[in-house]
Amino acid sequence: MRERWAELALLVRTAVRTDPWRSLGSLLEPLGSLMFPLFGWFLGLAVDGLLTHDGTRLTTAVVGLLVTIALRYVAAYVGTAIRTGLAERVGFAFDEEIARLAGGLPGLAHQEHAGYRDRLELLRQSQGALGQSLNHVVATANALVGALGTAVVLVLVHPLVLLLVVFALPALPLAALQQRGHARAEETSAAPARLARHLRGLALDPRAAPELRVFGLGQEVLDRLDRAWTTARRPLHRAQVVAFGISAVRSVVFAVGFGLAVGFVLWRAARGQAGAGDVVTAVVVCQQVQNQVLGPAYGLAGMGRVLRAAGRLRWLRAHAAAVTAGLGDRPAPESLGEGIELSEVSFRYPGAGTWVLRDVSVRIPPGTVVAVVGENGAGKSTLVKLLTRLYEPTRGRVLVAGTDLAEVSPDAWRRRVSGAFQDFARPEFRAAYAVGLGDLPRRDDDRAVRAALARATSADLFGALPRGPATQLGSTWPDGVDLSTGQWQQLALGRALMRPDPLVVCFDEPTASLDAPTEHALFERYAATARAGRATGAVTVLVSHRFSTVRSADLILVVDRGRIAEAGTHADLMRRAGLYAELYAMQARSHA
Ligand SMILES: Nc1ncnc2c1ncn2[C@@H]1O[C@H](COP(=O)(O)OP(=O)(O)OP(=O)(O)O)[C@@H](O)[C@H]1O
Repeated sequence: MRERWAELALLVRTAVRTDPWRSLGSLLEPLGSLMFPLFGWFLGLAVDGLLTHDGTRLTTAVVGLLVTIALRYVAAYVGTAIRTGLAERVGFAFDEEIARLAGGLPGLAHQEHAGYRDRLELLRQSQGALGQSLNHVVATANALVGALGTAVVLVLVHPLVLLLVVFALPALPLAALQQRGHARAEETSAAPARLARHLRGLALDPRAAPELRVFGLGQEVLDRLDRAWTTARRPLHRAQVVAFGISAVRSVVFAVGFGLAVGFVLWRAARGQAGAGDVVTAVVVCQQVQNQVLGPAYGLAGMGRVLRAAGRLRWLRAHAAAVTAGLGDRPAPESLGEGIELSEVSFRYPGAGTWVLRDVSVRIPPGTVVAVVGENGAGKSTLVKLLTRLYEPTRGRVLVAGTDLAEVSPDAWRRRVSGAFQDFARPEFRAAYAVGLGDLPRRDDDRAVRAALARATSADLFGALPRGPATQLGSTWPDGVDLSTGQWQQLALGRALMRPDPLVVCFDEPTASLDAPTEHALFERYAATARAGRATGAVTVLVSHRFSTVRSADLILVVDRGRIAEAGTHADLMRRAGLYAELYAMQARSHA
């Protein structure tokens, strides 16, 4: 229960913070709800006034009726307009917070947890519900205020009529039952719904289209999509059927109570103990009992959904706080000093059982160009992810200039790291901006952008685009053009070379779309400037399967099933005649 109050407080606080005046204005609607029972009461008074020819009563009743009608409509229209505007603003505030929290988490480790993804998926789905949260809060307040007014009027007719409430009360636990069933169904269907969304994305993804066609996978994906949707919908459908049954029981029970209440007042009127006005008031107001006692139940059911969504937002807040809590806050070193040292580093992906890196210990002197080689799945990219701090080592330490990287703020470290990766982004902006993103403070600096592209040996890329650096990328935009994979890759390399003073620059096979001589030329040139010019002792890490590129590195690390099997220069490793020499010879033979 305390949780529910905390969730409600979160909604109200967010609304008041977002727009205090509209929040105040949204109280108009509950005030309007009070007019329902008052209307019934004045109607009864009017009937009595008519039958007894009592002019004062009749006049009071008519004025009362006019005032309640006017107030009800003014409160409803003005209040609704205020509330709708507020709900929209609150929705934006929640959407922004969710995007900021989810997007701002450092590293990628949290994304490996299926639980995180499922909850985030539910949160994403309930973003609309959070936006509408105010509607539910106000609707519940309306119903509660209306119910209170109704109770007062019923007591005025006869206190026993209030017993009608007893027939409406089962609505409360029944609504809670419906709510729980729906919540359970939502949780059960989260994983298959996520799978279905993934499959739908795959079916529509232009990048997957060639493989889907070549392998004839279209129908297979559609079949799986169909199965996933069916699995996701089944628990929700079942919950709906149960909810329908529960609603039917609720209505029948209330109908019995309604008949008894009105019958009781009629019986009293027949015996001269009540007036005709009481009968009219009872009929009108007893109908409202159905709305206004069931109203809070429905309101609470709706609130339950909203509060669950608010609960998920609280979870995301707590999760973000927990993820960032243990992270260091020291600034990144100015220069690499004695270089980078991996000390007995072992790593396994969150939730996975197998060690991907095991007891890796290696020292990388400052200013070094390091090449990482090894077979597919050996752990090369994982090594890069630890250096760029997309993940934290499971055991062991990464020391930069003698400082444990875990103590450095991830943001501060990332500002001094740059890289281009196998899976590079394809940001659909203007071409120059897509490169400038690599160093946000200089994103619009044309000279810096061109210099970065030149370092990526792609100085002529803009010349090949219809509007040069101003070309809009992405064919779905007006005047937008699509690029070849190689051109996207050139932009990614340009981005990687934007930062003026990185401490680590990682290239994780970002040149797979370039031919071997171009890749070789690119890294020769880049490595020469990296070695010559950097006062910071920056380290360049290059993952490549091409030995023609790798051989000129200062240090070659050969990764084999998660361990550093060999380390040294090309000459050292060839002399050693171990794994490197074997892989090198194999590649040389295949190119011969
Ligand atoms: N996000 C992940 N979650 C779980 N396991 C992963 C994840 N990413 C990689 N792995 C596993 O870690 C191992 C090492 O992967 P890694 O990408 O580091 O290899 P690699 O040497 O770079 O391979 P390649 O040359 O094919 O790119 C592989 O067995 C892979 O299946």
